[in-house]
Amino acid sequence: YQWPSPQYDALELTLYEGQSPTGQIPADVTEECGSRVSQDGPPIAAEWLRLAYSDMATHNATDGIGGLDASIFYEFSRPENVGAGNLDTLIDFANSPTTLVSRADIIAMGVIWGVASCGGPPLAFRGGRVDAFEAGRFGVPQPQEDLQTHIEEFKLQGFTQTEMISLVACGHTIGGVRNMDFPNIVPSPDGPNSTLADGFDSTIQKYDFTIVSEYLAGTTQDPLVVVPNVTLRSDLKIFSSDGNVTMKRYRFHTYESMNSPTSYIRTCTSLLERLINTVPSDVQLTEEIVFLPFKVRRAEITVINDNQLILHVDVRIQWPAGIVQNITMFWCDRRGPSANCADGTFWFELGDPASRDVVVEDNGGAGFVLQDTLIAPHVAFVAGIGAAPPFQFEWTAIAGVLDGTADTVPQVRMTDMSVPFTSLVPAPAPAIPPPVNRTLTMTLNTSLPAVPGYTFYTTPIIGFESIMLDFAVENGGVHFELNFQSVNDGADEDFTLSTFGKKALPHNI
Ligand code: HEM
Repeated sequence: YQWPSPQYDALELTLYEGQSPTGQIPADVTEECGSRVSQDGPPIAAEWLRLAYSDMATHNATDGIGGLDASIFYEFSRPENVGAGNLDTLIDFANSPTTLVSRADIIAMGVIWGVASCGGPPLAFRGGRVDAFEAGRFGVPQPQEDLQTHIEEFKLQGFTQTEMISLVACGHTIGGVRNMDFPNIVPSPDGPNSTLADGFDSTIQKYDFTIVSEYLAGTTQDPLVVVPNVTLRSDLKIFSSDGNVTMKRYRFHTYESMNSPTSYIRTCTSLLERLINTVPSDVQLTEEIVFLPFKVRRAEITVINDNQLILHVDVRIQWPAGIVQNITMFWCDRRGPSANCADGTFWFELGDPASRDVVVEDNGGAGFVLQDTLIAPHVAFVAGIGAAPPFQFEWTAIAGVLDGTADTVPQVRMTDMSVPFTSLVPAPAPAIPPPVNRTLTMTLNTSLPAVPGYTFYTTPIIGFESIMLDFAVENGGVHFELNFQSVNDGADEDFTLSTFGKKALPHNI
């Protein structure tokens, strides 16, 4: 890893901080394995896991088409995707994707956040999934199908019969079956359309081995095992399809073992990682995204107090609790003792400068280098637009160009990945628009206060919430970019065009 790695940086931020660069905080929704329905009801995490499986389940290992590609969002009206949890999941994730973190990546992260929030294992994450913007093939298993059909379906998804048994047990450990979705499996004493759910095991908010232990003990209440209509007992058909060998097996060294808490978790870790990594064969996933103990989250040359140019850097540092550390930042500019900039634009020393234990963070020796041709990305909120939904918003995007820059005025590429609220109405299923891409040429804006050495340009930006902006300018054939600027990340709060420049700098550590 070396900074800047825009895709890695964005995936890492979204995965580990649970917050997308557009200011959405999707991971919080599943905090403490919470439920939407009631305090001890089926958890939101279960809805996210089921949706991820249903999205992946249409993968065809023979021709490599389909997989975890977010096509599920266009497939809700199919009988194989019955489930109130699906639309709720779409709403949870609607405005979190960005140009560098796809809808399908968010679905995969949902499995990781959800499983972890219910006490399950940490799962490795790789990014780079590519979204489909239309429905794909059919193929999500349904309870009434016969065993042979299930075996064929899982084989197409890339799983053997043994793996099918384990994967179903790895899914049906949180959540359950709802009356409103499957009244033929879960009848409700309260009448039709009840949110009442029967859990797969007695610990529906815990990602644990209980699904297996209760099945083997004969005490299970899993509706897909005990429903009176034997045709609908898909879990029973699957779990017992090899004479219960897989469910009973305990072999410490294999990933097929299910019959102990630790071997269950080990098997499920491996299978759930395969689930989220089952993507169309032409999609290349990134390396594993690991947490960065030292991260430059944002670095920019920008403007404060109308006319002062500053270098603004946000860093995130991990260090053991209770230990006091100093961080010293060094930087160079066009003047002063470090004017040659041989060590990069900025770098850091961590630790107690008085002692010898100083760690230098200099981007692996390269220094953190910032160009100063195109600077000061600001996005100023202007107003909400429209009297009725879907509401849009207007912002003004601002960038400064170094005087003497030869060729063109800057341009902004705007990508809006939002799912407007009105498109979520399921009639018969939500119609989610594909991302909006627009390239806007900025115009000279002399009404902004002068900042010596720079000329400023602006352009209006109109859209919904999940907007990312990529600024670019050419100078003598060289291309300069300021990428992945959000209109909505909270960084420019309280900033309007009339008070050009950020007012206060967060500098507390
Ligand atoms: C033959 C294969 C499968 C069948 C027939 C099946 C069927 C079902 C059914 C009927 C429900 C109830 C949904 C509702 O009431 O809204 C359900 C829920 C669920 N399924 Fe499966 N499933 C299968 C495989 C899997 C797999 C492989 C996973 C994940 C690894 C999984 C994860 C879940 C989860 C987490 C829920 C709970 C959802 C909630 O509580 O909101 N399922 N499944």
